[in-house]
Amino acid sequence: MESKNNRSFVSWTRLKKSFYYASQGIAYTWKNEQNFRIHTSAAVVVFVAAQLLNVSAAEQALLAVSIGAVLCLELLNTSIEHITDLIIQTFDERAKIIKDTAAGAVLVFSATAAVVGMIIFIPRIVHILF
Ligand SMILES: Nc1ncnc2c1ncn2[C@@H]1O[C@H](COP(=O)(O)OP(=O)(O)OP(=O)(O)O)[C@@H](O)[C@H]1O
Repeated sequence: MESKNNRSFVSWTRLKKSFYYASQGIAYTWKNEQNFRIHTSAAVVVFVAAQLLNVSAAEQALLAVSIGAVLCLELLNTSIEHITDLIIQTFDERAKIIKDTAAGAVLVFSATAAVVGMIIFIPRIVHILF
């Protein structure tokens, strides 16, 4: 087997493999986690709304970072759920704490992203309506 020290600086085969494995993790989460599907769909709606409402490039960048962070947290939460189930197969208060706090992290950042979205979109919507 190739030693890690002998590897070239950039191996396209390894790079392709790492993209493939990462996309499998994303596809698994999409198939199995309703919240991930909801957040991804919300991201598409936000992106389209940003184009229609002439949201500035800087604000779109802020929205992209907020949405990207929520989706990353969803993926990490899925990973934590699986690690927990692998290690703890019985009902255990510690498993509950691990899963609930990981879910709490997703919730806190989702709320933060929603606030960012409201700050950006509400004035524009109000301007159109009144
Ligand atoms: N082994 C366990 N011991 C104690 N409580 C657990 C255990 N596994 C899950 N729980 C509790 O049940 C809740 C739901 O757990 P579950 O693994 O079904 O995750 P979930 O939030 O339903 O995930 P999903 O998003 O996949 O539906 C957890 O947040 C936790 O409070």
